[in-house]
Amino acid sequence: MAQHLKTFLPQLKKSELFIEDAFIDGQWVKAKDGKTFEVYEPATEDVLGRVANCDRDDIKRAIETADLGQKKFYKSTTAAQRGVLLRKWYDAIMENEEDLATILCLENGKTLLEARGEITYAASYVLWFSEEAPRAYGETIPSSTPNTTVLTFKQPIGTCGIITPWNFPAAMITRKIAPAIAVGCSVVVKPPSETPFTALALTKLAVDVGIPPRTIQVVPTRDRTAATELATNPIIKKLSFTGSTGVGKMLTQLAAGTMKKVSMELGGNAPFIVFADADLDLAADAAMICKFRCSGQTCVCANRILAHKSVAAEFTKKLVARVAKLQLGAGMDKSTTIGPLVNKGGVDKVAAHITDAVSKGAKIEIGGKKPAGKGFFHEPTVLSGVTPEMLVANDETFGPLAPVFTFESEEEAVRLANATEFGLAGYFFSRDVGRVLRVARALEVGMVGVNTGKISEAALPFGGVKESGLGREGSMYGLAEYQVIKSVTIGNTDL
Ligand SMILES: NC(=O)c1ccc[n+]([C@@H]2O[C@H](COP(=O)([O-])OP(=O)(O)OC[C@H]3O[C@@H](n4cnc5c(N)ncnc54)[C@H](O)[C@@H]3O)[C@@H](O)[C@H]2O)c1
Ligand SMILES: O=CCCC(=O)O
Repeated sequence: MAQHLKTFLPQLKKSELFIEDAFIDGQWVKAKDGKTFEVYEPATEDVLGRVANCDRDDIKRAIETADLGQKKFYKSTTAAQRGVLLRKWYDAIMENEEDLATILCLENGKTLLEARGEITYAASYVLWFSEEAPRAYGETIPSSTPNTTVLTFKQPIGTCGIITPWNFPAAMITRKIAPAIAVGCSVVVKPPSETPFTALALTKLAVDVGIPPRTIQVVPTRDRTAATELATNPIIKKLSFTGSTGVGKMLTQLAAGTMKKVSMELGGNAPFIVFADADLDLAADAAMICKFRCSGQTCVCANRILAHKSVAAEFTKKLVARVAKLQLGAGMDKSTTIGPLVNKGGVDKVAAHITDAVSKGAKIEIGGKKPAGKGFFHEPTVLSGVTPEMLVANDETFGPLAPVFTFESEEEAVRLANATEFGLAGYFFSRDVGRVLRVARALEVGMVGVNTGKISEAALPFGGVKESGLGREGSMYGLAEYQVIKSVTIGNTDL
């Protein structure tokens, strides 16, 4: 056994869930040319494993197999049967929660507690779509032509390409695969190269419970050019991507070449507004969840904290007191409450945002440093005196940095909040009902949290506006992303 696995495998109850192969045509396989890439543990920088590095031919084969699989799958299952398969997958995920959480914690860096939370969250999408599967109703529409009936059928769009990021190695996968399977599509998944093991383990559980192997293909790769096959291959009818706005735009352009339907869940720059009438303790507690979840590497994390000037000092003091209690360390360590970032690039970006802000007049209230030693750690940091000229105002930090801006009026708060090309999530704290409705309407985002920093759940239509993307995942709208509506006109019904 390779050296790198020795310390890791004994931590799992089912070591067979740790897989380094691709899954193509129902088989766990090496890449065609035998190449692999290394995956690192962010807390130690050690190699966790070496995964099949699929090339374009591997991905093409997976797409062709998935296409054959999709046609058979849709013909041979009812919606209710697909719901039952998903329910079995949900049960298997929950039965193996601890192993999945361990794999996720080691490869992503988030704390074991957060990793368990993510597995439960990921499973909730599978449960949700197991229940939505039999409810893909069509319609009967009154026709304007005499003796005519118009019907709609909701049919699977076909074979789907799925590309996901490393920050939620489980939930971003299940949020896409579950609705696709529910409606009778097949999927070819390119998991994130930083965190492929969770996706591979979830796939094993899916096929073990009876989801037909040809409906799910998983092609890990570090070759980004090869991965674009999922955006260009004409067999793929839908591309669902979660990741950065730059890559999302590039893939959307490629997908346009064959007019694929796309879902794009992209970057954010969430405002978190604390009005003068807010409950400041509630707002500070919520900011901790909203800002420091997954070490600040969440697309819906607060990126800019805007506090009314009359409460900014008091709110900042409360936030700093809470940040002071965070324990930075390896996710597997029980005392840790905030883990490392995923890689060195993530640490460097936080440091660059702090350096830039301080050079332009911001003050470090707590944190501010990269600890010495191994691991991609950065201290959780709060900055005060932050202004719109600083990098952090416009760029998603994606790390444990809470910059506090100030404002003087509701109008100014909304203007500052909307002064970004992103429009994913926004949060605000107020006890004034009129303001709650006004500001919720005025924020240019897809999701608003009012008096809460936690919005994510399977029932929520998840997605953004502006350059944060297209489409909605989860919720009653999630199935439609993987369906086409076919209208059927039946004429001469008096015959
Ligand atoms: N809106 C959402 O739901 C959501 C959720 C999670 C993360 N995100 C966003 O994702 C970003 C962080 O994730 P990331 O750094 O992994 O993003 P990323 O765009 O670099 O990577 C996302 C995925 O795309 C792949 N990829 C990267 N370049 C590619 C290329 N040229 N061709 C094909 N595939 C390519 C990556 O390997 C990965 O699997 C942040 O901006 C965050 O806000 C958005
Ligand atoms: O990072 C983005 C997704 C996180 C979530 O679903 O709350």
